[in-house]
Amino acid sequence: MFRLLRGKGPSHIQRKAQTSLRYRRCCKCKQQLSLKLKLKLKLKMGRGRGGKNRTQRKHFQQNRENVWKQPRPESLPSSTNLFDIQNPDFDHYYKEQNIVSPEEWDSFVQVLRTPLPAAFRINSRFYSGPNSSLENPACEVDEGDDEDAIKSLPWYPDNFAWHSNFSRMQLRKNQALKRSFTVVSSDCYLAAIGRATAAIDYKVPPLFLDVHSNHIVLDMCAAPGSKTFQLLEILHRSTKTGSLPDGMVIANDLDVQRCNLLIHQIKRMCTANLIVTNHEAQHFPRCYLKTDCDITGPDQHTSQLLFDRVLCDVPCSGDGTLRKAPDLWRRWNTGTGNGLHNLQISVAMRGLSLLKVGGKMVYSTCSMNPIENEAVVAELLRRCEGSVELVDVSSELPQLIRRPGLKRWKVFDKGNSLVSCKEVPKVRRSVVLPSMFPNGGSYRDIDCNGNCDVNGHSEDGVQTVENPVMHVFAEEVSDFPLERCMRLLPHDQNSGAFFIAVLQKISPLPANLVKTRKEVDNQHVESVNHGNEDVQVLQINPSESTHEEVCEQDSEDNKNEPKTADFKFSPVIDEEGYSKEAQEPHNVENIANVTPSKRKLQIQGKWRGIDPVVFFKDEAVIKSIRAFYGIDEQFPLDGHLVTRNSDTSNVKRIYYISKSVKNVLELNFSVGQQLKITCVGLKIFERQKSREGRSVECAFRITSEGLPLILPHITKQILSASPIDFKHLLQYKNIKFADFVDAKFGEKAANLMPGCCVVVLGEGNKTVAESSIAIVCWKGGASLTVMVTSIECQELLERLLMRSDKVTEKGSSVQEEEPSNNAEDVEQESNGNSQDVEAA
Ligand SMILES: C[S@@+](CC[C@H](N)C(=O)[O-])C[C@H]1O[C@@H](n2cnc3c(N)ncnc32)[C@H](O)[C@@H]1O
Repeated sequence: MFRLLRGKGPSHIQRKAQTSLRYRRCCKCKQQLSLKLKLKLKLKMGRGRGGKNRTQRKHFQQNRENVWKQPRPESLPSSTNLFDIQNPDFDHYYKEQNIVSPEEWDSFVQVLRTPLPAAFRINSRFYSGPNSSLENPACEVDEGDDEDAIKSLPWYPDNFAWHSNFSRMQLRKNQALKRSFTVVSSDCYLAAIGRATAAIDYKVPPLFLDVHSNHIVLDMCAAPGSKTFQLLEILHRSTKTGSLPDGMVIANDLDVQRCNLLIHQIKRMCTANLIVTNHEAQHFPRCYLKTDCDITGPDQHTSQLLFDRVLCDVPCSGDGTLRKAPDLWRRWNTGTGNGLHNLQISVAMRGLSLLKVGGKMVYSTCSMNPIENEAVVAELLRRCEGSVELVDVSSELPQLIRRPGLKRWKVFDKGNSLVSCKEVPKVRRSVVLPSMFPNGGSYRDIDCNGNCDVNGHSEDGVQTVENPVMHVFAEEVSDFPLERCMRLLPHDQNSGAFFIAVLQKISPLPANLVKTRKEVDNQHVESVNHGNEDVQVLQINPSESTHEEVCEQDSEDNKNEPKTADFKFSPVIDEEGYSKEAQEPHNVENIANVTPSKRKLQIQGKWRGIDPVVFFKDEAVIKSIRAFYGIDEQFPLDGHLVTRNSDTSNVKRIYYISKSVKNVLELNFSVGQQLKITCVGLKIFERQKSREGRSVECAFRITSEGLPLILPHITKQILSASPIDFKHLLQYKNIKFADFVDAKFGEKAANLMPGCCVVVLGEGNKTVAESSIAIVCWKGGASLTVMVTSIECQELLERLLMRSDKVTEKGSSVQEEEPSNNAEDVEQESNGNSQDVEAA
């Protein structure tokens, strides 16, 4: 019976679920997962992480492996048996494009069919140790493993990126390797290290952007945020503990869910220099103060939002990630790249128009396809008519092996290869664009003899002449210096594939490319009329937005914060897999009609479903915070605090923003809140009540995220604990004053004002201000309670154990006793989200 079933192949349901799974995994560039498929998948795969669902998933996977297992070609590694890892169309296409020489082809595809080795990068913001100490961790690998098993990447600055010869799967399975990775990690603190990832080459584009700490940077298609993280790291690199860089990053992405992911990832960065927005990048608002566009005026940098640097990491077909996502082999076709070409140009053109003169933009994709790469860059240069230059960066990162961009390529459409736009039948002109060809062109210019194109095709694409004189067109070669573009190929340094071009704006763009605000607004209206979902037209007039409405749906400050994101917002996915704003019931206009309820809806901001950004100006509260924690005057609070709640008497969370972010927010208010801001600043204070109802002098506690920033500036409510007491606090979470090993510490704790306080790890001669490890606590009537989640306590304990020579109770296990949860006094309102805490 069993054999019979297997012989029949996967059941109908299994097949559908498998397809959906593969489909879902590959929609990195926001592609077409239909809502129906997603729902079906959920039903079949179960939800959440519960044991039952996991078991179901395991059985499902086992089934799938049985069903899909095929005889493996000998040359292929064992881990690649799940998916077909070849595609004749792919081979034909890239052989024709000559992306590698014919002699190299075999080694190129062979490497492309192997899993990508694991790699990781160290977060320099939180690692202050000497980079040299990270050298040669490979000596830890035993069992005769290759001594180069784990090594630093020679091209990555400061030894901060590491690469192994093993896939993530192999790492997980091989104990020796796993141990080695852990040793590397422990050297520089777990928190400082990114998860082992499969692709360090994705980290290359920001390295060519030449970002300085005072730069205003736009990351146009930013989610899930790995490059935003890197950009912020560069900005913060040379700033001192407790201070902020002058620059900032605006990280934008169209996809709300992916924006949430980005926000979650970037929490680790503890930055006040970030705004996350949610726009179509090709329509990113200009935030221009004047009615007419005069971008050459002297006040151009203060009256409008222009950027020193733009990262344009566009949505792409992603065939450079085949090693990481082998399921792409099956789905690969020429139409995907062709279909994205126009969007990629639009996004990049918008980036160039938002760039300051003199500024730089990096255009990048994880695709090998020239239609998404060189063709886009050539079209940008064509449209900009000399105002933008392709920068030669061949002398930068010399150890990074790269190849020059292509100067010639073909366009494939429906199996035909075309070398010039003159060959394109009229019926295909809406999909095969002149800009895809090396020399561009225009269909208007090339039409010949009325309705016929040069091949004798009539408008419907049918050949009208029995034996037309076929024109033979020479392969076009681009005149632009496209060799300055960079192609990273997998077999050059055992990586994925990537494309990067660095552009510099050397003068204002030609006038015909600069749209006035009116034109941009009209364009939005048009795009909506054509079914395009540019959300900007959905905005509510500020005048409409100040109504108080009644609804169950509440603001950020009125409900529990989810673990993964700071802002509340229910996205929906449309049939094409594009997320939209949920329009019901979040939408203010619908709200009143939908759910009259007793709960008060806060005053909505300009954007539907998005909490407003409001400067927090309550002087009494600000004063009480400053006085309670003894915050020095060098740490400005006025104008640097924002909330997401216009009901200022009911604010629960306060976010800290840098001066650069403050300037942008002020401009944004002046221009009628054109930016749709999903997240801004660093959560620094949170309202906290005593569980016993005891009154405390300051209603706001310091958050764990905000602690690294404010730590050097607080002079009150701060204590230094011995390593053993610090460790006990993390272990037991709540300790009575009399129970501390160091009785003096217990006394000092008892003398603190009731409410929030900070405990730093006493390290030898270091003063409190110099300490780098600290946690937020709560001083109650008789004890001190840690305000950090269990997981984070555990992580911090592990870090301390790694420094075991400094912790006196060496060898005692973290697990020795379940941390008690007997917090006597503190009422946890927040989810305790924290980074506790190594101040940069
Ligand atoms: C290649 S990924 C970006 C990866 C990201 N830069 C990183 O390093 O983590 C492309 C992103 O573009 C987003 N996207 C797709 N179309 C967009 C558009 N029209 N405007 C803005 N973002 C878009 C997708 O949601 C996706 O997150």
